[in-house]
Amino acid sequence: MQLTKAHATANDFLLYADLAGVSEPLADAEVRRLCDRRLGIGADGLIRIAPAREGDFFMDYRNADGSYAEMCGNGIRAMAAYLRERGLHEFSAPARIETRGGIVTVNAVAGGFRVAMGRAILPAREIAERDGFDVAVTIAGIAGQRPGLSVALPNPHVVVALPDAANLAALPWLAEADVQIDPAPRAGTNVELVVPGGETSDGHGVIDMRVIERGVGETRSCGTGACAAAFAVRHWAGAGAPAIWQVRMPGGTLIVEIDGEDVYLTGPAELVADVTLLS
Ligand SMILES: N[C@@H](CCC[C@H](N)C(=O)O)C(=O)O
Repeated sequence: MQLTKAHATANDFLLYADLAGVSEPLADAEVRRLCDRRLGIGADGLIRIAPAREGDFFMDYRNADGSYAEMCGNGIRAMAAYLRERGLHEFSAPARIETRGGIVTVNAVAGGFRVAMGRAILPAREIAERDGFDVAVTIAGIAGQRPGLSVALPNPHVVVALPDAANLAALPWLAEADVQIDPAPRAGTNVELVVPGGETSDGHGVIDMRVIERGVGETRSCGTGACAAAFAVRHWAGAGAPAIWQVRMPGGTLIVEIDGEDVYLTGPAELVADVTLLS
């Protein structure tokens, strides 16, 4: 089996093309083995590029634990880099990539790719509008519970604000089990810990963020998570809040643009190595 290792702001992936759509889905245990950093190659997720029913290609996304996810904002840019590098899509026109969460459009831009992510949804709209929060979150290393806001994009996220950047930096590297949500989301969730950090001189909002991904644990960056974080912080800030946000994570900075409920994500992606699996 041939795989390509790629990363997008240090969220790393294994990719392979199944353009005829004939390969059997990998067993969860096989995905776990490939993504294991000691027993396999190591990655936060695995992407099978398959034929689409609608659109140019289908993104079949698996988390490192083998679970399926709707889509991946960093992974889709890694997939775009793969498509361009392998001559599968020229990017003179945008790529329309089908995901389990709908069709996403990807354009090549200076320094990376810009992805039209679709609409962000606040699942508990009345509660979100009244209180700004709909869940209580317990995080290892932080006393008590903190309020969180659920955002679907389309995969599930809960965004939690922390008081300051020192607080964020002081936390240990977190596993999924280190974070509890009440009420617990039925299909699990990704969790973003954020510290809003004012505005740049050109009026962009700034957010510092760490993320604990569903099916993985803490990762160095999350594209859908950056979008959910910007959407939640803008929701909390109310009228007059910036439309463009710089979301700074341990793996790098992503740009999120918000136009009503439509969200756009821009950032880099690069291929790292081709790998031949021996067994
Ligand atoms: N890292 C991704 C998100 C991958 C899926 C996520 N763990 C889930 O289960 O929803 C991103 O960059 O968006």
